Parts: sequence; structure tokens; C-alpha cells
Amino acid sequence: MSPYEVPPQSIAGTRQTALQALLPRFDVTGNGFLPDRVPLSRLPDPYYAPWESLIQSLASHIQDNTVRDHINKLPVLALDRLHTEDERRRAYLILTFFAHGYIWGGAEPADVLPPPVTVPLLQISDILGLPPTATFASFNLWNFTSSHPSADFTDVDSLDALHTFTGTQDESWFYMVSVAIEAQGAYIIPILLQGLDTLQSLLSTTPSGDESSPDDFIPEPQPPKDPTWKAHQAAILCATKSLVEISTCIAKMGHILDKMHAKCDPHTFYHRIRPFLAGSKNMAAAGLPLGVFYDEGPSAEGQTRKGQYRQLRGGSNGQSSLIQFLDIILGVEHSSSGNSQPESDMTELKGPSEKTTSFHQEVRSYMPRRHREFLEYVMEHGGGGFRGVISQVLLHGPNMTSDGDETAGLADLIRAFKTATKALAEFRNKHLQLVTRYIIIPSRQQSQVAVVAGHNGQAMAGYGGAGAKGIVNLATASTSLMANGDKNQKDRIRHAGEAEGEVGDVTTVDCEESHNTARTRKGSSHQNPELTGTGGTALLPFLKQSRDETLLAGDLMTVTD
Ligand code: HEM
Repeated sequence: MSPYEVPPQSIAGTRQTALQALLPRFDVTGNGFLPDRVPLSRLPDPYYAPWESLIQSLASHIQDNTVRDHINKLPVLALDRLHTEDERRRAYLILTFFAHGYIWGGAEPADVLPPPVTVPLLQISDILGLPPTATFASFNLWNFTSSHPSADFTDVDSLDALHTFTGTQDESWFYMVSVAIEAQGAYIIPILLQGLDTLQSLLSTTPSGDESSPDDFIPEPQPPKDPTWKAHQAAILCATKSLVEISTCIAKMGHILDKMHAKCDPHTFYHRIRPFLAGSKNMAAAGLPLGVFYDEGPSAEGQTRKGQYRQLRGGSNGQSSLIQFLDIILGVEHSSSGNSQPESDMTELKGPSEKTTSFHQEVRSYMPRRHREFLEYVMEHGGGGFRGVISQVLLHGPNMTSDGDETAGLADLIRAFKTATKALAEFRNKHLQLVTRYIIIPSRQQSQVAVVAGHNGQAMAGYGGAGAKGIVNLATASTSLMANGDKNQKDRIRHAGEAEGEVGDVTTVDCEESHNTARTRKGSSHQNPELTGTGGTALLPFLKQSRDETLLAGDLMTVTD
């Protein structure tokens, strides 16, 4: 099916023109949030040869512990020879790989980034609307090549990462699984927009003639104009079909997720790859209490350095616009800030009387600007997603109860919606299992060794460097147990046991069961010390809450009553 092919017949007439105009406006391509063709693999202007030559040998310089020397020797290059969006994206990718290679590629993390990285990185990030750190865009969206004859990016076996920190197949595979998932989800985007729009039109009186305006794509709900019975039916059928299709699509995304194990070894991931994904936020245990100072060179007087400390999340699949799009279009709401250090994060994110920013909201600022704007647009015009619109149709839509066929149509719609939320929750369950295998289990094994060796939680940052010689094992640092200062080793062993218990819960939990417990889980505070994610999230409670909030969205009664 072509990416813009949509289910037949909108009640307000066909609005495909508007839809087709809408997506490119937000840089959503036939491959979804991936570019429409493979990203640039080299900057054409020879001026950038110093960058290109270093990025090609980044992994080996990290391996022999000389990466910082090489980066320090780079000239501070200007951006005025980057002429296209593809070139700007590649510059961002290169510079963020340099930044993370520099910070984490040594015996201790570097808390100062030098001007050859910071000066162009700050500029290019500003242009692209991204933070000056590695993101899902650097590692995934703009970091792949494909050998597929028809450039089908859903085929993970034919994808390869352009760049890695470790030079391992495991790291490439880790990135490429996400690329294939993004590609797999692409076709559903216009289908869902069309399905939702069609359903919304049951509530609206769109004047004819306005229909092709992109700004009118999803109009505000209006009093019903009582369209014909047939048109109602067609609208409901269209919305139902799009919801059935999303379940199929998410299942296919899940099959790709299942392939992670094929070529990415959990220990290689945990000990060698994950350290380089880490950010500078919540990294006190790793040796970055203030974050990283972005040194922009000497000040005008020449006595001090220009620049500032920055605390930024690490690159994470949690920054995928596709998954957030699915949440928004279905009407899933997330509230967890995912913070393991509430006080420090709260002062950064909120004023005295403001609500804490949720993880999902916060990481939108780690998405390319136009993708972020797309999500905001769908939120603004989407009427609360399918959950909100179905509830409105049930409450205020045209009277359909008089006809048996329409009642059955509505029942199908509701069933398809619930199945879709379950499919997304099931995807999150699979993801939880992955996190268990790739983070929880290796960290538990390591924490036990650390305790036996007499280390405390903080000192674990120096334990067991794997891979490159002399490199701090930052996987340990970035997954530091969030133990209180007075927690003793016994507590930590107990925690490791609890984590194991959580693992059992994760792998056996069933969506239905978890649905029933969703309300009780939601908002519950987890007092136990927890592992943190690459972005500094308290891992398991956060991921479970995200899953449970997905299931909760399927409960339409909370909207209608
Ligand atoms: C070995 C594979 C993976 C591991 C170890 C992993 C780990 C994590 C961690 C630690 C987080 C917490 C947030 C953070 O720290 O930034 C997270 C969040 C997330 N990850 Fe993954 N991840 C993996 C693969 C994937 C893939 C392939 C996807 C597909 C898009 C994905 C999607 C997400 C999403 C959407 C979140 C945000 C939480 C949510 O919305 O449920 N992850 N992941």
C-alpha cells in the first residue's frame, strides 16, 4: 500500500489533498519520520574533510584511547558551506558522535567539551531545533544505509549504521532495529489521520469548499449537521478500519523488536554500547555533578572562557516521534516525569507552582523541530485522539441508536479502539522484556560482583571496564542504583533481588491483568532504589507506568461518564 493510500470515503468528502499537503509540511515522508531516502554518508565539500576523516575512524580512536586528542586538534569549522538539509543533518550527526565519544571515551568522563565540537554543534542544533547532544535523530533517523534493491527500510537485514562508537555489529543492529520499526510504522500515519479526521467530521459542520485547506484538516468539533445515515456508516467504518490496521501495524513493529536478540548481545550492549548513549543529566554518580561545560573559546577579554554547563538527556528510543504519534492519535496520556532525582529535575523543569513536565513531553524537545511541531499539531487539532473523539461521538454525535446496523458499527469501532490500545501496550510489554534482558539482568549481575568486591554504589562507576582499555564502565555509572547515602551493601543486594522479582513480573504480566491494576499502579510512588535509563529515568516503574497508561486509554468510560 502506498504511504498516502487511505481508507475509502470520508463523510465530508475526500480530504486526501489536505492530508498530502500536511505531512511534507512537517517533514513526515513516505518513510514516516525517517528521510525519504538514505541519509547522506559524506559531506561533499572538502572543507569538512577533517570531520569526515575523524568520524570514519572514531571507533578505533575510542578503542586506543586517543579520541580526545584527535578531537582537540580539529579546527573550528564554520557551517556556511552546508547547503542542504541533508548536509546539515549529517553535520549534526558527526558533531554529536564527537561529543559523546569525547565525553565518555576515556578513563574518566570529560566534563568540558572543546570548541571544535561545541561551536559548530551549538549552531547546527539551533538550526535543526535539536539539543546539542546525541539524540534518536543522530543514532537512528539520520544514521543508516540500505542495501535493499527497492530501499525498503523495514528490512532490518539490509540496513547498516553509518557510524558507531564501538565498530561492532551489535551496535549497528541496535540502531537499525529502531530504523526498521520507524519504517514499518510509516504507512499507518496517514491512515490514522484520515480515520480520525473522518470520525471528527461526524461532529462537525465543515462548510464545503474549505475541505482542502491544511489548516482545516481536523476542525474543532461543531454541532452535528446530521448527515445521512449512509455517510455516518461510512465514517465509522473508515475509522474502524484505520484502528484495525494500527493493531496489525503495531504487531509488525513488535516482530521487528523481537529481532533485537538476533545480532545484539545484551552484555555487549550493556558494557560497551550503552555507556556512549548516556547524556549529561543526572550523571553525578558518573562524575558529572554539574553536567558538561560547553567551552566556546576565550571570552572577548581573553581571560575567561565563554560557555556554560549543560545537563541534557542521553540519546534514547524514547525520543521516537512515531511512538508518541501513536500515543497522541489514540489518546494515550503519560504523566510520569521518569525522574529518579525528583528535586534536582523539578527545579530545572518547573517553577514553584507548576506541574512537573512528563518524560514524554520533555523528550519532544529532543526531536527534530518539524516532527515536534507535527505532534503538537495533531495534539491541537486531534480532539484528544480516537479516545476523545469516540467519546464525543458517543455523547454528542448524531443519534445512531435507532438503527441496528449503526449500533453494530459503533460497537466494532469501540472494539477496534480497545484492541489498538492493547496492541500498543503489548508492544510496550515486549519493550519491557527487552529492557530486562539488556539492562536489568546485566546490571544485577554487575552489582552483585561489585558488592562481593567491596565497592559501594557510587564506586561502581569504576568497576569492570569492558571493551576499550582504561575506559570507565559507564553502563554502571548511568545505571547507578539510586541508593540513598545511608543505604548499605545489604540493601543493594536486596534491591538486586527485587529487580529480579520485577523481571518476573515483566515477563509474565498479561495485558488484561495489568489493565485491572492500571489505576492502582498509576501515581503510586516507588520507594525502592531504581535503575536509571539513559535519559536518567527511574527505569522499571516508569516503563510500566507508560504501558499501564496505554491500557488505561482503552477505558472509554473514564471520558464519557
Ligand atoms: C535493547 C534495546 C532497548 C533498550 C535496552 C531500551 C531501553 C530503554 C530505556 C532505558 C528507556 C527509558 C527512557 C530513557 O532512559 O531515555 C526506554 C524508553 C523507551 N524506549 Fe527503549 N530500549 C530499547 C529498544 C527500543 C526500541 C527498538 C524502541 C522502538 C521504538 C524503543 C522505544 C522506547 C520508547 C518509546 C521509550 C519511552 C517509554 C515509553 O513510551 O514506553 N526502545 N528504552
